[in-house]
Amino acid sequence: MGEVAEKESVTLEDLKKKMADFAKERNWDQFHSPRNLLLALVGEVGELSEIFQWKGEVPKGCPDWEEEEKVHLGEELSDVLLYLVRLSDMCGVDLGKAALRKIELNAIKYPVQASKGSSNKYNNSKNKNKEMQMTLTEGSNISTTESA
Ligand SMILES: Nc1ccn([C@H]2C[C@H](O)[C@@H](COP(=O)(O)OP(=O)(O)OP(=O)(O)O)O2)c(=O)n1
Repeated sequence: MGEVAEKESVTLEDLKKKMADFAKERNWDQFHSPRNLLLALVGEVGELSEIFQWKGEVPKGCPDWEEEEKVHLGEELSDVLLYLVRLSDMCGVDLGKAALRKIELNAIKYPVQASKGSSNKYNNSKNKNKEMQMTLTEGSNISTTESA
């Protein structure tokens, strides 16, 4: 186990560095192209889906699952995360920053007063009056206009 695995909290930056070291030590940078990583990521999403396949609805917390199954779930979730982190790195995207910005955008698209208790898509006709038309300007500036 490396020092990161023993830390209480792990950052995306830690995972990015770990994956970079892992690939470099094995001379695998040559295989970690954006397209290869995307395909690997999708494959792992498939493996994650297999765990849930045919189970029907699963209660939050997966209370009835065997410990072994939970460990397996953690492994597949990790594979997805690790390939996503590596893909972002190989595409020159700061995933943490991009995700924080996306959360801001989501909050603009789904204002609390219009969305509370409703899972309707933001452009659903029921929400038309409150629909936010978003204009993304260069960089991280976000401007919004509300339609009549
Ligand atoms: N070229 C590769 C191959 C593997 N990995 C890393 C990232 C994933 O976390 C994990 C994936 O390994 P496997 O392809 O062996 O897939 P699984 O761990 O899911 O094993 P299996 O396919 O036997 O279920 O290893 C990687 O970074 N680059």
